[in-house]
Amino acid sequence: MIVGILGCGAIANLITGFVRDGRVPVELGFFYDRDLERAENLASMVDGTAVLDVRDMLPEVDLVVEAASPEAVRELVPVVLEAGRDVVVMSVGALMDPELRKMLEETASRNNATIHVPSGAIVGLDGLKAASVGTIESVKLVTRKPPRSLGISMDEKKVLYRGRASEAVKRFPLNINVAAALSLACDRDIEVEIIADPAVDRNVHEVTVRGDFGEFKTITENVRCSVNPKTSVMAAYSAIRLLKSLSENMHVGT
Ligand SMILES: NC(=O)C1=CN([C@@H]2O[C@H](COP(=O)(O)OP(=O)(O)OC[C@H]3O[C@@H](n4cnc5c(N)ncnc54)[C@H](O)[C@@H]3O)[C@@H](O)[C@H]2O)C=CC1
Ligand SMILES: O=C([O-])CC(=O)C(=O)O
Repeated sequence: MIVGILGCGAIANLITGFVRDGRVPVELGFFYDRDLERAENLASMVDGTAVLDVRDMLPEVDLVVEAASPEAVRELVPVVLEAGRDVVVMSVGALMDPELRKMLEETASRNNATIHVPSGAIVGLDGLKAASVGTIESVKLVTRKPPRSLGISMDEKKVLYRGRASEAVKRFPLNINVAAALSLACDRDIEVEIIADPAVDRNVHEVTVRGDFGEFKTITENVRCSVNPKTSVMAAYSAIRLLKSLSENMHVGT
């Protein structure tokens, strides 16, 4: 499988390192970033090609990994799907816009392409998807991050947001992909709390789900990427694992 990268930041860096080390059975052929130097840096790690426009890679690739921004999901992912190429979307928050999601799903269906959304920086999506076959009573996410991960500075712990995922995504677009993935997995606008906490040095996500299956709680204490502390290493690992899964004949987990 030949893969192209759209957005050459923290997540793309980790993916490229794994491919370079022979730990993912895909060929990373093409790199696009609006900052050409970033694309060239990653391309040089795997003997790939940096392109000036995402369209330039489409005739050559089977799949594009979007690891850029919600704006890239709106503007460039439709172009990729229109060319019949599969996409891995990391900027999941963008998919909370129902009109955009519908348009992308229709474009994918029309062009026989697939949109993959990895579990990202949390654990528990497998259980949530299974639970949603029955009746779900409540889904709550509490995200606790060092202020720096939220792009602010403060000395005291503070609840920045309490409300629904659809609203959180508008106020914290680069920090709430996890809430979006949970909402999409169970098709409901989940409860979200975002806390800036100077006492933690990890991105911590607590998910509590109640339903007719019983109850589960997951806590993920994520190490942050050195390139971008807003982003957890686990998010990149989930994309790497998904790329491996796509070349396997047995799929484990929902
Ligand atoms: N699904 C999840 O659980 C997670 C998702 N994310 C999301 O994944 C995305 C990537 O994260 P990182 O690698 O940490 O970001 P980053 O900020 O380190 O890198 C993003 C790169 O994409 C480029 N870029 C952004 N918009 C672009 C556009 N429209 N066209 C071309 N290039 C563009 C930037 O120049 C930058 O080099 C972000 O949207 C982030 O919010 C991050 C963490 C967890
Ligand atoms: O922990 C992370 O990597 C980022 C995060 O909270 C999100 O995007 O929802």
